Order: sequence, then structure tokens, then C-alpha cells
Amino acid sequence: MARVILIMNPSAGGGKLNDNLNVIRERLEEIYATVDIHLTSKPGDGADYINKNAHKTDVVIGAGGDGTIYELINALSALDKRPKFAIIPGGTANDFSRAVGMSQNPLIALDQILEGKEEQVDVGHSAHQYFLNFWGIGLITQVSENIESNKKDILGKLSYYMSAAQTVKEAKPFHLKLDSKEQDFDGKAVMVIVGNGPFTGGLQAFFPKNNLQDGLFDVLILKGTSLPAFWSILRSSMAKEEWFNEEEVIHFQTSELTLDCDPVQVIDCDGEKYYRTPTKLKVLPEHLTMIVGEYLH
Ligand SMILES: Nc1ncnc2c1ncn2[C@@H]1O[C@H](COP(=O)(O)OP(=O)(O)OP(=O)(O)O)[C@@H](O)[C@H]1O
Repeated sequence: MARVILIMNPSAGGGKLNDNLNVIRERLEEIYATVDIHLTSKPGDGADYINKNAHKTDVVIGAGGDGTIYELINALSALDKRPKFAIIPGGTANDFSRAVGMSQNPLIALDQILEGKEEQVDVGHSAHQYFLNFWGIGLITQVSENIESNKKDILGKLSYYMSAAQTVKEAKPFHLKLDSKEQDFDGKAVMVIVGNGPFTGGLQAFFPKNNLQDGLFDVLILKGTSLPAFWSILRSSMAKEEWFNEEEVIHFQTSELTLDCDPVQVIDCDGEKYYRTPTKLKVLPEHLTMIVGEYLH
């Protein structure tokens, strides 16, 4: 019988998972031969626990918000032998759990995990870190700070773009040198977004065709901040249409690219801003086996 480790951040979402912990434990014990529960005490603790214990388990369940899940995905993705991974959402946005179709109700998410539907998903890799949803520089690093990312409806999207429009005034162009097999770019840009999964800075379906199993990134280069460029992005992502290239917008798909910027840019990687350019990005196809909900984006 399989073994499971549950790693939970007891402070995530103001502690909202804590009341469910006993039920979660009991239900896991009905299914799994061994159940090991670890409550994190500080940032980095979940990753340490994975590094020490992943070889002893078949499944790791991460319970918490996106910060916790980011940490666990990064620790797991760096291992040669990776246990399966599942998510119980416990934060506010929970973009990772949404990307793999989990319910936002933790106990229903637990049911989904116990059903055990598995999929292999692509993971993005950069020089320093792994990501499931997106990697970005420029405008996105400022815009994503202004979004209430659990708003997935039309009004939420509009507020996102209004926030973007406000931020645009402060956009600082940088020199971008991007190389890939499909497309090269050498010139001024205000934003680059590389999408692996469906959520970009809290927005669902930013790249309408993108999914976690196609072995490809969607790359968007925004050269300037004219209104037509924004309209192009707005129309494509809200109407879930094909991208139409406008003078200031370049969109293509690739599995590998390098980027260098002047001045150096802060990187937003799945919402975490730890590193700076230059970097090399690569899709790791089917790198993680995840227990998913009824749909996978
Ligand atoms: N016991 C703890 N006390 C404080 N921080 C912790 C603890 N355990 C983990 N952390 C760290 O807290 C950070 C934020 O956690 P997480 O994203 O899970 O919760 P959250 O911030 O409440 O969620 P959200 O951002 O969706 O509102 C993560 O980087 C994680 O590593």
C-alpha cells in the first residue's frame, strides 16, 4: 500500500486549514498504509522536509497557499526520483490548485486526491527555479502586485487590465535580447511573459491555447504600451481567441529560450520574485506526476 506525506502550512490563509486537519488525517489513513503529517514552521521548511523524506514516500500532498506550493514544486522538481504530487488549497488565490482542476473546498479537494486521477504535467525550468504557470519580466512584475488574483470573472479581468493601464504609465522599457529556435528578438520591450500553465499573475487563460501537457511555452513580447497593443492582449485573453500579432505584440510557442536584458530585470516566477535576468528557460515535458481534479487545463 502506498505511503503519503502531507506538508501543510498552518499559517496559510490565516490558518483556515487547521480545523480540517483531523478529518484529513483520518481520511488519508483509511486509504494509505502510512500517513506522515508535517506542519511547516517557517519559509523553506517544506522544501527541507521534501529533501530529507521524499525517497520514503509515494505521494506528497501540499496544503497551503501558492507560496507553500511553489516551494514544494521547486523542491520536488529538483529530485531525480519524484513522488507524485497533489494540492489541497489553503491560501487566497490558489492558482496552482486551480491549474490542475482541484476544488477550492479543501475537503472536496481531498476527495479528488483520494480518487487518485493522475496526469503528467510539464514543468518550466529557468536557471534558478521551476515553475508551473508563468515566468515574467517588466510590466507583469508591477501589474501582478495590483491584482486580487482570485477574481476570475469578467469584472476581475477588467480590473486587472485597468490596473495594468494605470501601471503602464510607469512602464520602463528595457533592451531585450531573446533567442530561440522559432524566434529571435533584439530591441526595446516593456514586458515578456512565458506561460507554461493556464494562470498568469492570477489571470486564467491568458494564453487561450496553452496547456500543461503540450511540451511548449507560450511566449509574449510586448514592445510598447500603445492602446492597440493592449487591445490585442485584452481581446485574445478575454475572448479566448487566437493571438493576432499587432505591431507591438509578438506571440510564439517554443520549448527553450534564452533572455538577457539591459538593465537587468527582476523575474516574477509563479508570483515569487527572487531572481534577475539573464536566464535560460526550458520546458521539462511531463516532469511531475500530479493527482488532478476532473479537468486539467
Ligand atoms: N509556519 C509558518 N509560518 C510562517 N510562514 C510560513 C510557515 N510555513 C510556511 N511558511 C511560508 O509562508 C509563505 C506564504 O505561505 P502561503 O502562500 O502558503 O500562505 P498565504 O500567504 O496565506 O497564501 P496566499 O498568498 O494565497 O494568501 C510561504 O513562502 C511559506 O514557505
